[in-house]
This record gives sequence, structure tokens and C-alpha cells, in this order.
Amino acid sequence: MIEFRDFSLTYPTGSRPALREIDLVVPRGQFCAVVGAEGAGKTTLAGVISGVVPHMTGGASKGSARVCGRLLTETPPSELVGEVGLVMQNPFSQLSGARFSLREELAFGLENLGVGRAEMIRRVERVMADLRLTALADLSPYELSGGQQQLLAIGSALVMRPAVMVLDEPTSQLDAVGTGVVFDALETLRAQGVTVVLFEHRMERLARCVDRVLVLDEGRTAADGPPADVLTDPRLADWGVAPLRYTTAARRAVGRGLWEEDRPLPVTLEAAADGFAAALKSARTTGGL
Ligand SMILES: Nc1ncnc2c1ncn2[C@@H]1O[C@H](COP(=O)(O)OP(=O)(O)OP(=O)(O)O)[C@@H](O)[C@H]1O
Repeated sequence: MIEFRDFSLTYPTGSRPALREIDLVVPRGQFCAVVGAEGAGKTTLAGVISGVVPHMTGGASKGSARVCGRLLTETPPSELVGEVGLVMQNPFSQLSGARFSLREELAFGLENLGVGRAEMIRRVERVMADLRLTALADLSPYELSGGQQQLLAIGSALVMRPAVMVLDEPTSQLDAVGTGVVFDALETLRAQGVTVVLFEHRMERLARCVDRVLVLDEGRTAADGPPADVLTDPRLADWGVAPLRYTTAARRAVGRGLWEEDRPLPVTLEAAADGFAAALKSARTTGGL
């Protein structure tokens, strides 16, 4: 689905590559998260997958980057419409400004593609049902909350039935409620088997819903694997990524003999609760409490 081979990219004004020797294969249906410090290359990678970089920014590349077999550096973004859906940080800036209701906004891209009316209605209704937007169908996009607007942006991308969805920090401008709404929608995408690359810094939510986490550090792949491995890697902070609170608490508990050494460090609240409950039980049994 996504295939990068030894791919590097240097912006025209860049003194060093923003991406270096990236090898990345994301198969169909995989849900992959990309994390990294500021300037690590996350937005650049999102831009390459969605066709924005280098077509709209300029830049020289080496190696190859493909989505659905198409070489991204040779395919203009307009030709990727059916293949890649992009959702960016600011939901407001993604509204067309040309439509009066949420339902019409969802139909906008399909109208531009010349999709027939019956098919358009079918797709729009389906996306509204999947993202639980049906009750808001007749509201103006400008009456929606930030979280709802971001759901609309996700819906506008999804309605085009892209092979891959790229979400570049979709919750960074949202409050806790909006973030919850977007992560619930991501669970829906996952359940539907959509291939997703999510660039995100809210690791606690991310650890639950992704198959794989890739860490970028100064444009290179520093780590790549299941969240339970990558997010408990002791080098995470060296790569500029704050470890999860659960992992940090359990690591301290290991040091004090309060976390079973052979129990993996937790990356979710549930795993942390189970681990601490087991530690408490064993302390009670052995008379430690
Ligand atoms: N359009 C551009 N022209 C020149 N250099 C750029 C451009 N966009 C990004 N860069 C540089 O490329 C490197 C990677 O930036 P990028 O925005 O991809 O990182 P990031 O991980 O998304 O960072 P942040 O979390 O701050 O958004 C940085 O050194 C940045 O200064």
C-alpha cells in the first residue's frame, strides 16, 4: 500500500535532509502512528505520502516512495485524490467555505469529481452514519465544535474512499472532548480496515488504537514496531518523545521491587492498573503491607 525504499528528501533551503534513508512498508489495513520531536520530519513524511511534498514545496529526493504502486515524486497531488485522504491540524482551515450544511460539505469533493447523485447520496449518508454525524447533517459547518469540524474533515476525506488516510496531528488544536470524538472516529476507521498513517503526540490514546509506532529522529527511523515495544523503549526520551506516564510509573515501581520484573511495562491505563493490582496483591500475601 505504502512503500518507501531508502527515501531521502532535502528542501530547497535545507542544509540537511528533512527525511533520511526511510524504509517503510505499510500494508493494506494497517494502522500506523508516527511520532518524533519537533523538526523530526513528521509533517514532511505526511506531506510526501499525500503528494504535497515536494510538489508544492520543492525539494530534491533520493530513493523511491510509492502509494498503491504510484511513484509519489512523479504523481501530482490532484491525481492522488482517490488514493490518499489528508486531514490536517486545523479543522477550520479545511472547510470549503462554499457549502451551507455539513451534508453539502461532505458532498463537495464528490461533486467536483462528477460522481452521480445516487452514489453521492449513498456515500455521504454512509460516512455520516459511520462517524455519527447524521444528527448534525443540516447544521452549518461553522456552527460545529472544533471536534465536530475535525470529524467533518475526516468525513470529507473518507467519502472519497481513499486507499490511505493520512492524519497530521488531527487533535492538536482540540480540547479533551474534541480529542475523544476524533479518537472514537479513528477506532471506526480501524474497524473498517482503512489503512491509516497517524501523526500524533497524544500517546496515551494512540497506544490503544494503533498496530505500529514509528519514531522519527532527525529525519531517520529510530524505532519501528508494536506500541508495547516502541513506547516502552528506554531510548524514547533521547528521541525527544515523552514516555507515557504509565510506563514511567511502572519503571519506578520496578526499581522499588513493586512491579513484577517479568511483567511487561504498560502502555495503557488498563495494563498499568492490572500490574499495580497484582503488585498490591502479592505485597499483601507476602505480608509486605
Ligand atoms: N517548507 C520547508 N522548507 C524548508 N525546510 C523545511 C520546510 N518544512 C520543514 N522544513 C525543515 O525540515 C525539517 C523537518 O520539519 P518537519 O516540519 O517535517 O518536522 P516535524 O517533525 O513535523 O516538526 P513539528 O512537530 O515542529 O511540526 C525541519 O528542520 C524543518 O525546519
